[in-house]
Amino acid sequence: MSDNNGELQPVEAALAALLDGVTALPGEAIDGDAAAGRVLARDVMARLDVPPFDNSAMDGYALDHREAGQWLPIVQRITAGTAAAPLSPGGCARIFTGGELPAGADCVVMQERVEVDGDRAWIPAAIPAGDNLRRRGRDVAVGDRLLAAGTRLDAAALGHLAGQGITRVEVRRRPRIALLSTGDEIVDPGRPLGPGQIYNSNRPMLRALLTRFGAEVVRVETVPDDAEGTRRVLQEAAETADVVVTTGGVSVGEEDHVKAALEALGRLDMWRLAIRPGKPLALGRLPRRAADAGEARFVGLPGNPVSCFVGAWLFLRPLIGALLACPALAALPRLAARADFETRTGPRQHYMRVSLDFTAEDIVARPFRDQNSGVLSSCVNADALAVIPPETDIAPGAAIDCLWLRVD
Ligand SMILES: Nc1nc2c(c(=O)[nH]1)N[C@H]1C(S)=C(S)[C@@H](COP(=O)(O)OP(=O)(O)OC[C@H]3O[C@@H](n4cnc5c(N)ncnc54)[C@H](O)[C@@H]3O)O[C@H]1N2
Ligand code: MOO
Repeated sequence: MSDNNGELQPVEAALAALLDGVTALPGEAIDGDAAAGRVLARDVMARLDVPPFDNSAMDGYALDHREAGQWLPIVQRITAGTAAAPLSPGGCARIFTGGELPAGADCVVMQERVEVDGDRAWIPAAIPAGDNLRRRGRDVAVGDRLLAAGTRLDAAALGHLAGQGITRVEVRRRPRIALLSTGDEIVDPGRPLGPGQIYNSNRPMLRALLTRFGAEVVRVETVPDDAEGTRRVLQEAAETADVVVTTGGVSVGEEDHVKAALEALGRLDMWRLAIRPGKPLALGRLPRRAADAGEARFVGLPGNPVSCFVGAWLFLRPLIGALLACPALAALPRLAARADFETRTGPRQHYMRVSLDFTAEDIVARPFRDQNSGVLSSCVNADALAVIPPETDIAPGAAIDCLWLRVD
């Protein structure tokens, strides 16, 4: 296949055009229980010390370390969840993990090191002050920034919120996506296939990716292969969606109506990128009908399933990241690997689907055997996209740059 058909735009310029002027979506208050995967709209400040009091890290005996090295009377028993009384001088307290350290004690000796005889305990000598304690505020102190705006709420962050007794959080509204499939040959799974038809594999794949990136698919539709129908569906989708995503119909065929519809209704910012797969990818904007209602962003993915997969990672994920003001979604983590293959690129930057072997010495990238943009097998369980710049020869063993796909 020839790429000799005019100037192709580099991926960086396309991404800059797509993100230009994107502002963060408004915040909304939701229950902490429902906040997994959502992105904080503002900083959360700590209102409690965690832990809220000095407590024991072990089951054992609490004492003043200066009293160590002798038999001490056991004068108190402190379980987790009860208040500790001040320690009588010269005594020690039986204490359990999480139990509040009594005033007058400054260390805990674990029970394995203590000999007990009735109501007294032998404490070994030379116990340092502070031993086996968890000091108040060690994890979080009142006034600390507990979690920063833009944090995606993972398991530990949800635990952190609950540790403060917080039940409501302000998160960004999820980006609303309209996912439109073009192509008369496309049939929804569950229906019989006619001659020349194929099932719609892009829709469930993209829906899963978009959900994983933190967006919400609010509309799915199959667009007929005609100019008028394409315009109507695109305009309707733009009224409710933040981002309108289409698949197929952006190339140069006579039945490819998406680009023309975009140009008629709004603005085409970029078309024809120096990437493989995904060359005919189209980026733009679709103004809403009402004068002050703003515009939806438009991402037209080529129909080939691998072009959709790669395009979603390269463009939809950062766009969603910008709408959520979430830095972790803005760029994929990169890692350096060693190619176990050879290849030569043309004018387009190649995004090869690879699995990665983490050996003791380095990371080895193994490409799926068939890198054609129609071969979706190449994406199943891909660990990374190996980025091979344009006009580059790669020999086995060469250092290559990979985009890591095993991210939230
Ligand atoms: N003369 C040229 N032909 C093509 C060029 C070119 O430069 N000159 N570019 C090729 C490249 S590269 C790509 S990528 C494709 C993209 O074309 P479209 O975006 O217009 O996509 P379609 O033609 O509608 O579909 C391409 C392919 O993908 C299948 N498809 C479409 N939708 C789905 C779906 N939802 N699920 C599964 N498969 C889907 C469709 O049946 C086609 O086989 O254009 C090349 N042609
Ligand atoms: O640009 Mo296309 O290589 O078939 O996705």
